[in-house]
Amino acid sequence: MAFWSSTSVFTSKVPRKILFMFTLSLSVTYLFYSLMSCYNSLQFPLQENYLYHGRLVTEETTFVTLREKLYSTSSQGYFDEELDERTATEQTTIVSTVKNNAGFEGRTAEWVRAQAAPTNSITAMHTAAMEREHQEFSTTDNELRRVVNCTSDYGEKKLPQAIIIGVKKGGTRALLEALRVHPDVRAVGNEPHFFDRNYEKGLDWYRDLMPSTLEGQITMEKTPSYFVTTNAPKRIHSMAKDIKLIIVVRNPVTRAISDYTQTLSKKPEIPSFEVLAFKNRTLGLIDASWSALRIGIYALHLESWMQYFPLSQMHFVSGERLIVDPAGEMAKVQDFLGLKRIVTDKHFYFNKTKGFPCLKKPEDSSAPRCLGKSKGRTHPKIDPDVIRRLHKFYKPFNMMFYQMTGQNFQWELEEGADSPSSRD
Ligand SMILES: Nc1ncnc2c1ncn2[C@@H]1O[C@H](COP(=O)(O)OS(=O)(=O)O)[C@@H](OP(=O)(O)O)[C@H]1O
Repeated sequence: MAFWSSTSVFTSKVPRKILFMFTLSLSVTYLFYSLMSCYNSLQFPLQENYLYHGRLVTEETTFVTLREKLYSTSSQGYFDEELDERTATEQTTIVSTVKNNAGFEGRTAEWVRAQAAPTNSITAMHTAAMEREHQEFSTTDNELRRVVNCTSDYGEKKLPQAIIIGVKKGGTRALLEALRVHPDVRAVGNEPHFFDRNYEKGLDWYRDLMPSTLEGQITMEKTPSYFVTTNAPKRIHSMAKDIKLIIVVRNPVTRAISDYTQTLSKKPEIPSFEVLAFKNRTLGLIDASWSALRIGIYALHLESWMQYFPLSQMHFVSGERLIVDPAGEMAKVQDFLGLKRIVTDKHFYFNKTKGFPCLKKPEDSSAPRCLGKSKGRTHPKIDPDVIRRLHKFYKPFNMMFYQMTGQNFQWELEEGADSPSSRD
């Protein structure tokens, strides 16, 4: 009663107009907060519903945005470049490859066989270093699952229809990241190493690593060590005869130095490139059994693939052109994969600090991004005489490779030039 009576005293004393304004402002404030809380509680479910039902939306732009959102979480860890840096466990030996290559340049093969003779202590030391590196940078099941678990459940997991099989240090990461910008490409970020290290785990394990795809999307992966793995062609063929294979190749001399630079960054105590490259430097005997050099004998490795796959199922990307003209190389790759040419020069810009082309808008981000610091490393300066000898060593193999692929990569023109390998 007292309250009501005091209220009536209050109302009688305060002008009606002010009271009205006061009540109105209170109502407006109340209305505003009600709407805000309602909006906040609706906002998340609205987006969820939108994403969920989004597949029915036909507008191209909306669908692309939607797909980006759907998969935006699936790429965590992709740029953890350290996970990608692992040494190939090439099971190939030159001798066994040469044995299988009945018709292939007997003379040069013999020569390589002679080069690939017994290991000396340096090679053994190097092998041990490589082995350690292998262990440190192997993708563990947990790492792979961490990436895959982030993958959305939309669509269906499929075995890859296209694989980037090589070559190590060729530019495989740059290619995969550019391809992943394409809305019809979905790729696993880490290297699964299924056909070389994890084959016994079975195809279901492999499929489970893949991201889910919607109809019309291509599933891809990249593991550069497949190119030099003896069993890989047969194993991949038994999985899918019609698979498309992409090989990024680079001047084998520069590739070898890049490979060495990577090992050196982990194991600064390893001998110099010049020491590892020779069995006997005075005699000029090159150690072709050193994996950094062996990987670059592309013609020998390609032979094994050609026993299982026609050339029409293989596409060779020039690692050099991928740097100077990424859009040009991407156009050819998209054609090969039967994709619309969506990744074009609009997607790249040249980053002066990095010294490489970078993506304006990578798959999992709207911000421009370059590859990590382990891509595009500064190479140590190598004795020009050693570089010259290596060019000479690779020349016949390169010629053979050009013949086999029907493409001239013009690595001989780089001979004597100030190749990127000598930048410092
Ligand atoms: N856009 C862009 N950004 C950075 N780096 C680029 C790019 N395009 C090609 N490259 C070259 O890729 C080389 C690394 O090759 P890979 O990705 O195949 O290496 S790995 O085998 O996966 O470790 C890497 O070799 P290094 O320069 O020796 O580090 C680069 O020369």
